Amino acid sequence: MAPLLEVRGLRRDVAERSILANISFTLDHGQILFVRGPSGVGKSLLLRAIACLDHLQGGSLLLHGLPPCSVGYPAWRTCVAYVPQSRASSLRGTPAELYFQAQRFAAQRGRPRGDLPALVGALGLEQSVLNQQWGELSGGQAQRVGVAIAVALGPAVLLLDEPTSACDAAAALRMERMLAGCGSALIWVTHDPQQPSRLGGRVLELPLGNVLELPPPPPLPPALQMQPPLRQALAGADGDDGGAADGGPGSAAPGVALTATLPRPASRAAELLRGNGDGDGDAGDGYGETFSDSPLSPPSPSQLRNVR
Ligand SMILES: Nc1ncnc2c1ncn2[C@@H]1O[C@H](COP(=O)(O)OP(=O)(O)OP(=O)(O)O)[C@@H](O)[C@H]1O
Repeated sequence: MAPLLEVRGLRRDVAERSILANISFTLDHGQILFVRGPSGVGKSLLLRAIACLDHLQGGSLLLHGLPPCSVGYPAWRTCVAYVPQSRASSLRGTPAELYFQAQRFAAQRGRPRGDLPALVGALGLEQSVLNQQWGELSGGQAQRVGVAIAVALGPAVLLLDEPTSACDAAAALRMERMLAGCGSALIWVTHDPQQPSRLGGRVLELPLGNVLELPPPPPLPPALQMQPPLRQALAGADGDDGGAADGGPGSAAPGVALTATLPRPASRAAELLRGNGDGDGDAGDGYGETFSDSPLSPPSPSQLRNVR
């Protein structure tokens, strides 16, 4: 059976400079692959390439054995979601608005959702942050909310660019716990030398592209184990198409009023979860478009074909 994601011989050049060459690995459901390397080595470029936000200069990407052109670029980005380093300062509106905007993209429709307020709570934040302006949030708050939104949208693969860089130690541990249990396969750029050993999995070392297997992590202390509310928040997102499948405002947790006015779908807000671009369109070769979509449960090959 084809792996969930396969990267074969990936090459990225920028301005005629070779940054990444011959990067190969596979990733299956529930696995974590950390990406380490010195600053400027090409970690973000690698994530952007895997998200099909930039062209490759060589190599190939396969999701369930299918290349992006067969999956379709919006569907690819639904399943392989890029969470850049926080750029909340460039965002307008509120996290709730971003979340609802994301669900309006065609490839997102009809997808099961996680419980965003519960996920935000699991990351140690007041749920009211979802209705605050991005500009009013601290860097650490914005980073956690951005990751929670990405998880709630439920990609098969989450591409995380230093997701705890703005978090204090306690917040970073909460984030690690939540991400490790979220059900998505993770490709996780980190500069924290302890993070991989806390979570286990594998490490891709750049620039050489060697993949190292980590020893199993020690069990989490009980205080850090996933508590039932978070389990529920994620369970609401795995599996069938029922329940809160449309992910609309009514899918918010009881007692939490997520409010959003959505005057137009295209917004810089979508950049929090993606790189750049301006719409959910399906024109052209798919590069430069904005948003990713994602099911919380990994899509089957037939689901992938259906969203094309
Ligand atoms: N749009 C661009 N135009 C020109 N050069 C770029 C562009 N994007 C990235 N680069 C260059 O590519 C190299 C890799 O950048 P990248 O952002 O992937 O590094 P990184 O490993 O993620 O670094 P850091 O750990 O500091 O975040 C850097 O030398 C960077 O200057």
